[in-house]
Amino acid sequence: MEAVGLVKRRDDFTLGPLDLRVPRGFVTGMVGANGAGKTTLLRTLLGLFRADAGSVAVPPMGQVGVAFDQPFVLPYWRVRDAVAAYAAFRPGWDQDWFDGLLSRFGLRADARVKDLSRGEGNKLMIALAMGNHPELLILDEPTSGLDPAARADLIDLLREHMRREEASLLFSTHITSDLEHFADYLVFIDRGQIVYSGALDQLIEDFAYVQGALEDLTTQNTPLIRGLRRGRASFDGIVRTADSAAFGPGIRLETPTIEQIAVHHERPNDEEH
Ligand SMILES: Nc1ncnc2c1ncn2[C@@H]1O[C@H](COP(=O)(O)OP(=O)(O)OP(=O)(O)O)[C@@H](O)[C@H]1O
Repeated sequence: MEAVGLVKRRDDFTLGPLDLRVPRGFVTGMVGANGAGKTTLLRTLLGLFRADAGSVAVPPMGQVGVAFDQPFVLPYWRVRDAVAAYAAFRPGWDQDWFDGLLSRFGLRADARVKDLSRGEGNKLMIALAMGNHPELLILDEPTSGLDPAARADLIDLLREHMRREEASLLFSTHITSDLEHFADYLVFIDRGQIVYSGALDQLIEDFAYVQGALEDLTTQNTPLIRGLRRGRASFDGIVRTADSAAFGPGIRLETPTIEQIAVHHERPNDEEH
């Protein structure tokens, strides 16, 4: 899937202009603060929102499985009715595989959609999205509302899905640990703009998490720290690996987690204390 020069305006909010490429056969994770534009981007890529500018190339819609956090099935339907209605429009629907997903997710076919918990509703949407082995799976916050065991099981399931064929996955998440050891590429959105798009390993190599004592901060190294937070005696933040040499031996530089990069990237430097 590829977007070029994409723009979507929603009242005061503008997404883009942005370019995005979702590589075939890989897992691409999307992160960004609340309101950064992740859902808007996913919906615009799918043509559910009309773009104000730019173009998008997507696989044929029958080959794209989509799950958003708002269930689109009617609340008073039973799960099995929702499935029957949905499957009719999905070329290559695999009922045995889908039934296996329902039982793996602990969902009953005779349950009413309105009686499902938020996590169960999410699982139903994901099972529907995966029911015809789509080439491209697009999931908006698939792990939100899932308990830790269910989250781990969903990631395992998505791994299995990815091992098959040339499947591709694009998903947004606030749970950055979902991405570690799972996503190949990362798209980082900040206020409607893509601020990083590339290999996850590269991002982690490009940045370091820095921690030290306040007296180690100098006028030279302070401007290099992003999301600087000063405590009573210590500070932390992230820096570009290329700038590591500016920090003395008393300062600890560590491989960052995605959470640390996201948190410090979005936080303005704390210059007050
Ligand atoms: N119906 C709407 N009309 C106008 N603006 C909207 C509408 N829905 C959302 N927005 C605005 O669009 C911006 C992006 O919202 P979006 O839902 O894409 O963010 P998000 O990154 O998915 O956030 P979250 O992580 O909270 O789900 C927000 O600033 C929001 O206020």
